[in-house]
Amino acid sequence: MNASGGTPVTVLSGALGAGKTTTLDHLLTNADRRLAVLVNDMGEVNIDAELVANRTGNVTELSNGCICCDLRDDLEVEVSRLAREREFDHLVVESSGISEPAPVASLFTTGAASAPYDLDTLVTVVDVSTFRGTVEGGETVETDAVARDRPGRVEREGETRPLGELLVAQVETADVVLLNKCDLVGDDEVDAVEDLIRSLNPRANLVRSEHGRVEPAELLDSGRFDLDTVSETDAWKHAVAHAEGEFDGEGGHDHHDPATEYGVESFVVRARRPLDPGAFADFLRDFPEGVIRSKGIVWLAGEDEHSYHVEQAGPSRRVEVHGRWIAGLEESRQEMQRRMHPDLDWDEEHGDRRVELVFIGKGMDEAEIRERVESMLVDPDAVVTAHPFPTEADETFVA
Ligand SMILES: Nc1nc2c(ncn2[C@@H]2O[C@H](COP(=O)(O)OP(=O)(O)OP(=O)(O)O)[C@@H](O)[C@H]2O)c(=O)[nH]1
Repeated sequence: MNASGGTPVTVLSGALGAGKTTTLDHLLTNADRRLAVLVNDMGEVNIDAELVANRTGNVTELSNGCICCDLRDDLEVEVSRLAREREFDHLVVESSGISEPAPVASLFTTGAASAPYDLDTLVTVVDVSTFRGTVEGGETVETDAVARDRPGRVEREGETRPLGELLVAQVETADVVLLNKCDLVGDDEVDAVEDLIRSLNPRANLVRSEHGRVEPAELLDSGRFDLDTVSETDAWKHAVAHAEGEFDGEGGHDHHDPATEYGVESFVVRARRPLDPGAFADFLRDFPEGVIRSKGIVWLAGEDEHSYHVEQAGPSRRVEVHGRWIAGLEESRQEMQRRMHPDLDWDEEHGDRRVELVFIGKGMDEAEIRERVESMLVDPDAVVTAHPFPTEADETFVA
């Protein structure tokens, strides 16, 4: 609890795959206090929650939607429940990569959760290797024009905005911008990203990081959030107006839904058969177009012990050993694990062995991607000719 009596809150925002979960994981391991964590994923499978749940029991997941719009009520219910339980010192909310920070933050400033909580810091995690390309490149209009354009802007149904605009909104409202993935670019590029971010938001504290490794206090105790200042930004006014269901210029009710607004879609491919490892490696090397972010758990043929974790963010595609399939344990340990995880999606024949891949992107060919994944599925006892994936936890396959 801080001076004003509320439990402090940090909201982590940032583009799809920028490194929010990695940063959260670092906080959970290194913070000097008990954290409660709320993880929001736009897909119907919350892979992020599963990853950080390995670190702590106090992880709540909100899936299949975005907490700044369609899951806002669920967020409100969960933060109120956590406040009643009071078993933590600091709340960290990880928004989905398509959330705007303002509507989430407003829940803690003027909304239902303003009494028990005290918003401390809005953090935006930026991937320095892709930020300028997304904001300045392609279809995106100039950043100044984005800001000028926003307040009176009329958005018609079906019209989508460039993803760069979302990134700008996430940066404009931030108290701290974490310039992450500094290992992927040279100092000149980091300097250029820093200049661009300063021009968008001169008051934010900019912190450079690799793999979200940052002094926890920078994100937990910045004490920088100031409602009067942030509520003057165009991004805040725009997002709060939408969240409150203002009417658009056409006279129709304008639901704020970033997924529709930015044309971002997601779907999940599931299977109860293993993937042929060689074919899957080829798929990762020749990855489908339009996918911005994908992640999941896969069962590889010939590997009945280990589950594999797949991560793709922009051009980077990685596969690591995730853990052990419960179905591969001896019977007594299986039973114990199943009692400990009553929600486990258990198949009579294959147990928890499965393929579960979430694809998030713009203009993806869903039918083709599904077909490609299905064509890689083989029988569990199929003979495997190539297996390029690691079998040790500290090794990574990079496509
Ligand atoms: N090279 C490099 N990779 C990173 C860094 N930080 C995170 N990654 C990798 O980037 C990928 C995405 O990281 P996440 O932390 O899951 O990103 P996220 O922002 O939580 O993603 P969403 O929740 O899907 O939006 C993973 O493969 C991470 O291992 C970094 O500083 N450098």
